[in-house]
Amino acid sequence: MVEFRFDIKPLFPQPIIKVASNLLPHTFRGDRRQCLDATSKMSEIIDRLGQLSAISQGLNKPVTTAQRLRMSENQTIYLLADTEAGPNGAVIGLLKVGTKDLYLFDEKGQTRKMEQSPSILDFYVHESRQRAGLGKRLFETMLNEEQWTPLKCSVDRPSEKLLAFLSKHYGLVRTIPQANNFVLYEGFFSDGASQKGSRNGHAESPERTKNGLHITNSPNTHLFGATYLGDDTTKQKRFGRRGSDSQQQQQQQHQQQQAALLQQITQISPNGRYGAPRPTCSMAEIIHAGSASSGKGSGGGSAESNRGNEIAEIAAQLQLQHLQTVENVIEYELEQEPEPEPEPEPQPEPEPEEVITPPTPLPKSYTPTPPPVRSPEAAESIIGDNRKPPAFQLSKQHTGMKNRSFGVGMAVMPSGKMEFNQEEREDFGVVKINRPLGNDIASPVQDNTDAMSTVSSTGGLTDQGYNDLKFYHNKLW
Ligand SMILES: CC(=O)SCCNC(=O)CCNC(=O)[C@H](O)C(C)(C)COP(=O)(O)OP(=O)(O)OC[C@H]1O[C@@H](n2cnc3c(N)ncnc32)[C@H](O)[C@@H]1OP(=O)(O)O
Repeated sequence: MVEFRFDIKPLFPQPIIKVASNLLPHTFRGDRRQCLDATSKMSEIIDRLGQLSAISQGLNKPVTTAQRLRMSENQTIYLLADTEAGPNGAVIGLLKVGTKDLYLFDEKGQTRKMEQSPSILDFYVHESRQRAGLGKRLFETMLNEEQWTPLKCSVDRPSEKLLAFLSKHYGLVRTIPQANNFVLYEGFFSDGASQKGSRNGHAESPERTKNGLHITNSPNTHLFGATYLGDDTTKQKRFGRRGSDSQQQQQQQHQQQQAALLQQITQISPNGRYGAPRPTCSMAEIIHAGSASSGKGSGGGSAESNRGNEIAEIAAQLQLQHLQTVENVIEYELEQEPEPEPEPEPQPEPEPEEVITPPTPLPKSYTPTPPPVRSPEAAESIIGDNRKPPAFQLSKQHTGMKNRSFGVGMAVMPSGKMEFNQEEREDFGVVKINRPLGNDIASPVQDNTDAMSTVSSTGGLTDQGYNDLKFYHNKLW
């Protein structure tokens, strides 16, 4: 049983009360202050019961909250209490119902738009009181109040327990398969739906256009396109001239119209039982930039919009997979392909005595492109003994393999007067060049400069070339 810190009895003058969007019991009478107090307590009750219901059904988010009820226009919550339990009484059951505009398949598989169709949205009896007839009592009260019949109710993703409940108490067994998560039973579309189903609910005949196209904003339309139902005259014509050119033309015309009409289909934002609790796909959210989020958190919902959301998620996942594949291919190619020879670039001011020989291809050891990934051992061979190799395996993020720039590599082309040296540690990335010869440090071991700036002046070229120096010095590489 669900007990509260406050006395629930004033809120429950009778065991079952009805609460609408004003968050007050339908029996409530009081002044403004009492009204605020009652609203706050009722919110707490609804939130607690909604949470327990979600836990009981294995949902990661409650379908029923006070906030949702407050925002809804056509939802009602029935609450069952045991005012005798404990000092403050206890609330033991919740049933949320509402009317929804749904696109549903009938027994023949045709889509029907059901406006203001009665729906069972959330149903919960506390575990300690289940299978004692309380659920039936709550349900019956609701049917009476709403003037609904069980057969005309759609049920939003019913649990096994609820299916058993409906089977046992109302003989509802044979369902009509749907593309969404609502369950309906055979007889749902039978005559008199508008009278017997609900005060408001009524079945509409499938929408037709002049051309016999059955097109709705429905799940099967989203999935399979508009259905051509045809009309009698069209059928006669079609069967009379089977295989003729005019028939083909007619079909083409229909296809064009179908495509044009499909473009007019609008998506409704996702909400409802399936819209709310499901974990979101981050890619879908990024791609749709919040357009899908508009419906989140609202209590109502239509199933076809959820279908649209699922399709969007699948598309997003495919897109993500595609991007990953492309990235892998690029990575693979970078690793596999031989180092491209750099385009020779003119030296800005060549030294007279210096012999620069572009466009002759450069020796491999001078290739300004760093190796893709450097192992700590390789790094150790370049730096002195007192240097620590990078503590981690360098990834392309550090080596900048994706941003290779050959032109810049030429700037560190060795020449007779060019060397890299650094006597003391300077700011990261600062490299002194053209230091007069003979001023070099005797041993790299004595040098405390940053890792790669210690290449000795005696050539300084490791088998890795100067490139190592370059890209270790500048993180941007
Ligand atoms: C749209 C939705 O809300 S879907 C979610 C439905 N809610 C849940 O699954 C939450 C957990 N379940 C419950 O809260 C309750 O079991 C309810 C609301 C479904 C039914 O309330 P109860 O007070 O148990 O119903 P009541 O006592 O009137 O009827 C009992 C019948 O319900 C069905 N039922 C109830 N509990 C169970 C159960 N644990 N396992 C199988 N069937 C069950 C059975 O048909 C049972 O008849 P039986 O005992 O002869 O087998």
